[in-house]
Amino acid sequence: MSFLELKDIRKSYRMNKSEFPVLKGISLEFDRGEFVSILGESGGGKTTLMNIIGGLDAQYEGDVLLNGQSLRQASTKQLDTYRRQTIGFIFQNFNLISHLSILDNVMVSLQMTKLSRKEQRDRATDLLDQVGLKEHRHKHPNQLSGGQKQRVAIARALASDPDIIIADEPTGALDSQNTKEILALMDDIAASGKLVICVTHSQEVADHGTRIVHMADGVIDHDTALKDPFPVKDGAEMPAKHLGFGATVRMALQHMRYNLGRNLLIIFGASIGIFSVILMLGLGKGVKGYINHEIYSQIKPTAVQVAQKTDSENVKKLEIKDADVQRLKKLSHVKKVQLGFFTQGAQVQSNGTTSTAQMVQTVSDQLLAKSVKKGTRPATGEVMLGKAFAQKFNKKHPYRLIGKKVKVSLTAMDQHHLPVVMTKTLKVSGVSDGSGGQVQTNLQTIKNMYQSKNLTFRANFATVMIDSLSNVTKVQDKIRAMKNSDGKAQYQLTGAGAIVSTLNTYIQLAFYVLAAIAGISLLVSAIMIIVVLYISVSERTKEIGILRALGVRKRDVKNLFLSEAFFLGLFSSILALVFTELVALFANNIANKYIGYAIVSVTGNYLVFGIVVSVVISLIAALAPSSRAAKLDPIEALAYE
Ligand SMILES: Nc1ncnc2c1ncn2[C@@H]1O[C@H](COP(=O)(O)OP(=O)(O)OP(=O)(O)O)[C@@H](O)[C@H]1O
Repeated sequence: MSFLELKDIRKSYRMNKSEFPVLKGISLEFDRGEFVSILGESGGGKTTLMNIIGGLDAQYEGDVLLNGQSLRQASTKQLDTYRRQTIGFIFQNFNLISHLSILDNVMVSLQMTKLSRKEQRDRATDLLDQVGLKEHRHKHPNQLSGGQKQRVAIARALASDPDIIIADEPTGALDSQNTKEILALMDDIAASGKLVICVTHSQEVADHGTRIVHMADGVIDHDTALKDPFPVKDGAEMPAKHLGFGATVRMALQHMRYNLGRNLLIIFGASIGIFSVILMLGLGKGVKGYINHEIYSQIKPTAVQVAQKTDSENVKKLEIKDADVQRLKKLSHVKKVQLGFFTQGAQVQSNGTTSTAQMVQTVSDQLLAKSVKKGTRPATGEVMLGKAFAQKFNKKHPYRLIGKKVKVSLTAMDQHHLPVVMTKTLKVSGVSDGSGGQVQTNLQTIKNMYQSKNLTFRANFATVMIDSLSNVTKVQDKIRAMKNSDGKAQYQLTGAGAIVSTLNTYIQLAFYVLAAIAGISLLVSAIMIIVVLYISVSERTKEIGILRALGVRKRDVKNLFLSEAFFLGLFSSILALVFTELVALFANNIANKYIGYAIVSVTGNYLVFGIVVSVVISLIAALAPSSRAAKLDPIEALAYE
């Protein structure tokens, strides 16, 4: 049984619906230790036959038997393994990968063996030493002469210790001196017990081998033995594996480094999209925080003012009764409920000056201690004036009013709906910043004023104190959801605190919209990555062909492009994070100076979000180009110029 047997191989190419037969029944037997030259006219089908033997072409009739085993039914994966393990290719135009060093070109084949990384490097260095190029191993292919390139290709073909070396016009691009050197190397290969099949036009090359096969018109017309084959040496096979994930990632990084300038530009472009999205999110959070900070510096955030939800001005309908207080108290997280009263228009008279305050309100626990600028909160029989209002009585020294008596007049309606003026002399207990209204008293003082005119006092709001800030929204939502007997909302929230959550929703919404608009630049980044990867696939078509010829699987080719996209996404997002942090630092410095608050609040979550979005978008963008790369036909890819 021969080592390699071709049985009646037939192959036609289909052009414009007509078939052109190229191989018309080729039957040959080869053994190890042979150096077979295939001669024939140009266009006679020699390369076509080599592609079939080399497992690059599975579209033929007949059969190829290796050690008696048919390749006919081999799957794509099995053919990949066959090329990896059994075949070493040497091409006329060398087909080295330009962005890899000489050593790494040889390593591509070795990375598909089970040797350790160190063994791989040692073997690659040894092979380069054998072909006289050890000193040049760190150079790139474009820094070598043609003869040197072909020697690298030979070292690469031998790397995985294959049994068959297929050389397609290996000396076609070389001068006579280099031709001699390459032939000597190929002689050595055959002498080491491998089968060398060499397609050539040169009689000099053909005469060098052990056998000449001549093709004409799609068949073999001469098969001449020149010498005895070299003796076969038995050696252990080098176990093969597919290109590991680590090797794929390394190759992707090597390619990115080779095209550093272009990749840096892409990374910069893509980072702008991520940067704008993270910045908008951070700015949204910062602005929201700032507004809340401003509101809560005026009022206690855990106190919520509740009033009856009605359009009516009827004091009875507006009244907050004991039953309401009990109802509100029952809500979980509610610590305390205080009745309150407010009314519009109060006349305050001091030393002959009368001024009208727009609003009078009772103090509650909602009042922050720091709101009392000077003096104390009003006790019964006392009043506290807002600073601006107090200045109406003493422009320069508003605090001098403290301790003085003022006359306060309020208007109420009696049961006949007639206005009744209630007047009481109250002592000024303190001056506030005005956040609780221009005039503040306590509940008992107001009650006393009503009693003095025999009028019924009705509280018209309640202050609900909540146990912690984190429960405020929860309680607010529950209060809003409470229904009256008609099934309508019973209460409404009033005061500054009531608008906080609505305001927050609007701010949040506004910045989500801004972030979404910024997201358009993300889309542009994604399109840019798609275009760049498509260009990259076109540019690297030949490289893909070479890798496939070396036995790299479709999936590995796909992973190669996906890895590049992954790194583009990762590096873009890292750059974006650096930009964001710098801009945040700058903006917050200025904001701290003017408003005493860091306006850009970039949290760890946003940073992680930025990285994930960037990587995911890049990977999605890479899906189509990388599948296209994986699907390229290796023969067409190799022929790509
Ligand atoms: N993909 C293809 N589609 C159509 N025809 C093809 C294709 N590849 C090769 N051919 C044709 O098949 C014939 C054999 O081509 P092949 O490359 O095998 O010849 P060759 O003997 O290696 O030629 P040369 O010595 O010039 O390299 C040629 O006529 C060529 O035009």
